[in-house]
Amino acid sequence: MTATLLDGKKIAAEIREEVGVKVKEFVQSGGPTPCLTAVLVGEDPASQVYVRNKSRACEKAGIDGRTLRLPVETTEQELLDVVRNLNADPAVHGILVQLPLPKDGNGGKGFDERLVLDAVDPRKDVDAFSPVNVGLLMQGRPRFLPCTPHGIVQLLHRENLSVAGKHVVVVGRSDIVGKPMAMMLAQRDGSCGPKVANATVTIAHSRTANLAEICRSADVLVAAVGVPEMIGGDMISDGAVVIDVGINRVADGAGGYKLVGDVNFDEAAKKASAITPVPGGVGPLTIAMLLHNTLLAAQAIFKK
Ligand SMILES: Nc1nc2c(c(=O)[nH]1)N[C@@H](CN(C=O)c1ccc(C(=O)N[C@@H](CCC(=O)O)C(=O)O)cc1)CN2
Repeated sequence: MTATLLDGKKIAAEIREEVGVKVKEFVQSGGPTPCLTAVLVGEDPASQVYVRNKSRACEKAGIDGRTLRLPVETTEQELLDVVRNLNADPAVHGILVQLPLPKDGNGGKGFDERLVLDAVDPRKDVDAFSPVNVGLLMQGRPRFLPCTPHGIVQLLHRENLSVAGKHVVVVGRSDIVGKPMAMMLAQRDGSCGPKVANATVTIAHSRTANLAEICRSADVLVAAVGVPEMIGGDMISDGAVVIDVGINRVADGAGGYKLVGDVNFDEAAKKASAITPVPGGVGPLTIAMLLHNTLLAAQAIFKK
């Protein structure tokens, strides 16, 4: 079997376009220009790229995308103060703290990431990382959907790939992707995205016994484990849909780096019926759904 390529970049462009139209309508109807502020601590090269891309995407969609760049020396207390000031700023509708926070930050002690994320006002938490928003999602009445899993739901929906009654295996149990992804696909009624629901979901991870066997039982395999090319062709059944969330920088053998996913693409593409590439798959959808959430945040705050 030769897999169909699921073009996340193209679908992300469509969604960004749609958000741009809705932003325009919102502003024309008297709403404020939605404003997203990203907080970036330190100089991690990948995070700098992502934050820049977020800001550019905002600009194109008519959203005011701001970035607060803080030096690695910033203390935890200073970072918390920055977040609380953004919470209190009525011009800011969405706040995100770019992850990972630097391990050598906060005077070399590192940050308590949980404490910092919990400080974001849930009404402005466009990443949907706060315990309030995670709880609402668990109960099937989300305020915001987390960006990467929501991007995957949109991709499946727009490619007419139903998960209802199918066995989805999510490899990875992170708070950002694995856990919310599993919850969203298992929802009864599609409350966590457009009609992409009612899957039978298994969460697997790097310590799962018989991982290969479990993966082979998947109709839809979502790889979000953060290990370059860990999922080989022998772990994929014929005709499965493969969604690769991994974005790993590995040496390209010429002194630079290249991006690879958590799935060995060449092997998997011979078995799967459809597969996302890396780059150009799930990554761009994350940013598209962030714009969507920023508009939702502005609309909700404006209504009050
Ligand atoms: N606060 C957050 N931090 C992080 C998140 C997040 O959703 N919120 N996710 C990732 C990073 N991320 C967004 O922040 C992100 C990663 C990758 C892409 C993307 O478009 N990737 C491209 C390749 C880009 C490149 O050249 O590196 C692709 O896959 O095609 C967008 C967003 C961790 N931190």
